[in-house]
Amino acid sequence: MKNNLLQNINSPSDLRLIDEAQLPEVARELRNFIIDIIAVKEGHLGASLGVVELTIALHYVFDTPNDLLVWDVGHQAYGHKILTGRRDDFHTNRQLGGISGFPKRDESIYDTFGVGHSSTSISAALGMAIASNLKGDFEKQHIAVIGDASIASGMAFEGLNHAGVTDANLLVILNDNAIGIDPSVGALKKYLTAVKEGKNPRQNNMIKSLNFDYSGPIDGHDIFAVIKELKRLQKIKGPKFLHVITTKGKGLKQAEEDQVKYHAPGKFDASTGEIYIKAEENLPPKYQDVFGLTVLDLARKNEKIIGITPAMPSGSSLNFMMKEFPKRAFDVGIAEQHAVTLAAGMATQGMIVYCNIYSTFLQRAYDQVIHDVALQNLPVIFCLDRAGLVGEDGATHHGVFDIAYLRCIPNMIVYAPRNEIELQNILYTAQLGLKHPIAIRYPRGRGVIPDWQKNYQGNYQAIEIGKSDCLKQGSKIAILSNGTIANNVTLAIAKTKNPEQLAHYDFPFVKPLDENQLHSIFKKFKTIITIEDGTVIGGFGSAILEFASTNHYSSQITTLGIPDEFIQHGNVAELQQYCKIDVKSLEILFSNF
Ligand SMILES: Cc1ncc(C[n+]2csc(CCOP(=O)(O)OP(=O)(O)O)c2C)c(N)n1
Ligand SMILES: CC(=O)[C@@H](O)[C@H](O)COP(=O)(O)O
Ligand SMILES: [Mg+2]
Repeated sequence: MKNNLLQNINSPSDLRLIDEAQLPEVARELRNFIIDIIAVKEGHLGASLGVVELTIALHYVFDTPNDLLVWDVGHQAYGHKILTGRRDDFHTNRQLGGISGFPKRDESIYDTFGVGHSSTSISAALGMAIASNLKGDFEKQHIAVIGDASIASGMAFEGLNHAGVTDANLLVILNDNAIGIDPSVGALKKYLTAVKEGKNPRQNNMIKSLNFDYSGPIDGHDIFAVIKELKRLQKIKGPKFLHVITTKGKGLKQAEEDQVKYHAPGKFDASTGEIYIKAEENLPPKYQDVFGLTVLDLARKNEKIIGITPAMPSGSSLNFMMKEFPKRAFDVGIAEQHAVTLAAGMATQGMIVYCNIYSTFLQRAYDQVIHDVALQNLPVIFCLDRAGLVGEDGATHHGVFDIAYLRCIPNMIVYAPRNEIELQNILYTAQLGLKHPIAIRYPRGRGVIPDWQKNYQGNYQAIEIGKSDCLKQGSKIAILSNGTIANNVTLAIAKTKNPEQLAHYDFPFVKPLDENQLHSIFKKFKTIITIEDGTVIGGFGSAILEFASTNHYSSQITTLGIPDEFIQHGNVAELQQYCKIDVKSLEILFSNF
């Protein structure tokens, strides 16, 4: 019968009542439950399918939530959510008002640590383990589950390095499926492959040399083997490391065969696994593809151009350049800090480096941006994809802080294109020889020009640094926008009753600001509205307020953007509405001034 066992599991204590021999059936039901819902509601599929047996085994053996289980990244935690009381809510996953796609402390006591960004689990679990020791609890277990791509990141190494000299009751489980979102890269991946294939002499085990009790590799889909090993490790004190081999997408043939596509496949047919192909004709391009195709084209003409991505070749579309110029385009793994300083090193040697990092992930390399790039005024070209509200990934992934955190850094140029043409033109301009580093921020998803490829691609025009544009003249109110949110402003103005009163200026440069334009705006308008797809505090609007204050202008300024709170998950339209920067809210605001 369908979900015969799963429907009675409302918490791990229910799971623990089930006879071990029946656990493969629980795994089958859990896997099908995930597939059925993700096929319709979308989400991260492959990673969760790969850890079904491991998830069941962990909750079966350990006394969760008293024992503390930390998932790294958390995109693989769907099974964990379903077994820990969220089965009936799982259909709301990643939707507005629904459960989060990642573990979240205020969602469940079983979510011991909020995640979304990778490689934090070892440090967090170690912190918990040390705290337990200090509180005199020497029995509690602390478990970090981390993937092979995430463990190659600097932060994970920092955690291992510390844990190895403690007596903390920590179990690190390496879920090794040899892939991140794209295939894993680097020397550590080669080492892990050698260990799996038995080619690495056991005495050379690098984890053992860090003072961990190492076991494995074991088959992570053999639930009885995993349970047996976890029970053994449960009795051992101190830092332990279990190497588990799994297959990403396990149980859905297509997901096993095309693991990159099925990381987050969108809607698909649950019975056949076929992804529903959306009709792509006449749609504007994705901004990531405008980046990928433009950089490729520029690289063909300029051999100094280099591309760098930390672990997001498909997501950033740097994979176009990686395919044609494998020696000049690098996936460095989940290593944002390294990516930035690597770019800086290359820039000292005259290379023109496009360092593409999702806005949210650049947060991790803030010191490198300041200390290694800006302080030395190296003209690295930061391409910040997924800037602004990203939608269903939610609070951990919105790229809303970058304007504020970059604008305050001396030497930085901060730019946000309004559309595809501006994006390709600034990418072109950047390789003409800038004297400063530049951050180019653009959003997730598609642009606004369906015939971009036919009519504009490759027709480059240099952009004057610091220049703004008047998109529309008006008599009473000046609206100043930064980036693609300009398109909402244009639509909203067209819908108001009083469009002739509304002037619209596009300020793609948050830094340097077009001060000449600002002086004439402030002299003409008593009412000014700024709008951006970033935090109101410290962002573009703040820059305009500072300008007004410094120059003693008294116009009334309203700043619109992301408010002073973490924005949850939902689709972008819903979240823009929540932040009152959607077309309808703007129309109402403009009409009421
Ligand atoms: C700091 C950071 N950089 C990049 C990402 C994007 N990202 C999410 S999952 C993932 C791959 C993780 O691979 P792995 O650790 O092997 O886990 P698996 O997907 O195989 O379960 C990446 C690069 C992230 N979440 N955090
Ligand atoms: C889990 C994670 O961090 C990534 O999978 C992220 O969800 C990718 O986002 P995009 O879908 O915007 O590439
Ligand atoms: Mg992996």
